[in-house]
Amino acid sequence: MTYALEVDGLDKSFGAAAILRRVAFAVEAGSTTAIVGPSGCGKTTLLRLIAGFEKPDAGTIALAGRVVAGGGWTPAHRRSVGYVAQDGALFPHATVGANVGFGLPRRARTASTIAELLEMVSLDPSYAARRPDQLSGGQQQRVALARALAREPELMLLDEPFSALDAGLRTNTRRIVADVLAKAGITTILVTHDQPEALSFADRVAVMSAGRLAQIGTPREIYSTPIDVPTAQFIGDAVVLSAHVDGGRARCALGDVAVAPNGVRGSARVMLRPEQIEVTTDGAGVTGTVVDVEYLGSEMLLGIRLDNADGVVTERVTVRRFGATALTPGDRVGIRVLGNAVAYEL
Ligand SMILES: Nc1ncnc2c1ncn2[C@@H]1O[C@H](COP(=O)(O)OP(=O)(O)OP(=O)(O)O)[C@@H](O)[C@H]1O
Repeated sequence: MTYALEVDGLDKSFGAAAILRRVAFAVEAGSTTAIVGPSGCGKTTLLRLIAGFEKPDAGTIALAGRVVAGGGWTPAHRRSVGYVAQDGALFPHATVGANVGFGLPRRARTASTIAELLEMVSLDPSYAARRPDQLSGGQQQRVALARALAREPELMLLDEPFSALDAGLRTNTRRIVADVLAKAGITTILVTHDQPEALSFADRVAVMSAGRLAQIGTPREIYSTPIDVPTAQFIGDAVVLSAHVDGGRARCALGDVAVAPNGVRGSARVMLRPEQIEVTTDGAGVTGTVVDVEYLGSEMLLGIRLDNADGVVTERVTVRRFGATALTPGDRVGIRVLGNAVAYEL
C-alpha cells in the first residue's frame, strides 16, 4: 500500500538536545491524524520536518511513496503540503484576498478563485477586501486555511490552529475546518494540546512523549487501552491502583475487577476511566467515604476514600457523576466497576 505519508527512523537534534528519536509511522490517504503530547515533546518539530522547513539528522520521510527527505531532498515549496500555524501567520498589511492569493500561482490569482476559496472556508467573499485585523481570530484561521488550500496540497499540516480561540469559536472553527478538509479528501495531520479535540477530530491519534512516538491508534484504542500509565493519564482522567493480577482478574482497592487480556500477571497497576466506576448508595460492593465534591456544571467529580480490607493502605479514587447529586463529604457509598480495567507491569 502506498501511504500519503511515511516517516521512518526519524531523528532530529538541536545542538546537544535530541528532540526526535526514531520516530516512525504511516498515514493513509484521506485520513486525519492528531498528534498529542506534552509541551516540548517535539510535535512542531515533527511537522516542520514533514513540511520541509527542517532537515532530519537520520531517517526518511516519503510523501505518496516518494522520498522527500533522507536519501534525497525535496524543498518545502516542491512538496504538496499545506501548513497552518497556531497564529495563522497572515501578512498583516495585505488584504485577506491578497493573503489567499499568495497561495495561488500568479495566473490563477483571480477574484473569482479567491472568492471560491473563501466560500470553501465559510467566509463571505466580501471579506477579501478587509485586512486580517478586521477579522475575528476564528475568521483569520479560516483565511490561513484558505491560503493553504489554494496550493491544492495532498497533505495538510495543522499546528494547533485553534488554540488561540475561545471555547465556542474553537468548536465551530474546528467543525468548519474538519468539514472542508474531509470534503476535499485532503490527508490531515493536526497537532493539538487538547485531548478531547484529538479524540473527536481524528481517525487516528498519535501520542508523543519526550521525542518518541509512544502509541498510535484509533481514538477508542488510545483512550480504552493506552500503552502505559503516563499515556493513560495524558489522554484523559485515569484511576490508577496497585493490584495483583491473576486469571483475568485484578484484586485491588476496588475489589475483584476484570482486566482486559494483555499478558500482565502478578503485582501490577490497573487503570480505569472515572466513568467506569459507579457510585451506589445501597451499600453493595466495596465501600468508602466521600471526601470531596467538585461541581463542574453538567458533571461532578467525587473524591472517595475507599475502606480497605487490610487496614493498612488507603486508596482514594475520583469518580465522575453526571447530573446533580445530593452526595456531600462524609457520606458513605458503595462502588461498582463497569467493564475491564487495563493492567500494567510495575
Ligand atoms: N530551531 C530550534 N533550535 C533549538 N531548539 C529548538 C528549535 N526548535 C525547537 N527547539 C526545541 O525543541 C524542543 C521541542 O520543541 P517543539 O516545538 O517541537 O515541541 P512541541 O511538542 O511542539 O511543544 P509545544 O506543545 O509547547 O508547542 C523544545 O525544547 C524546543 O525548545
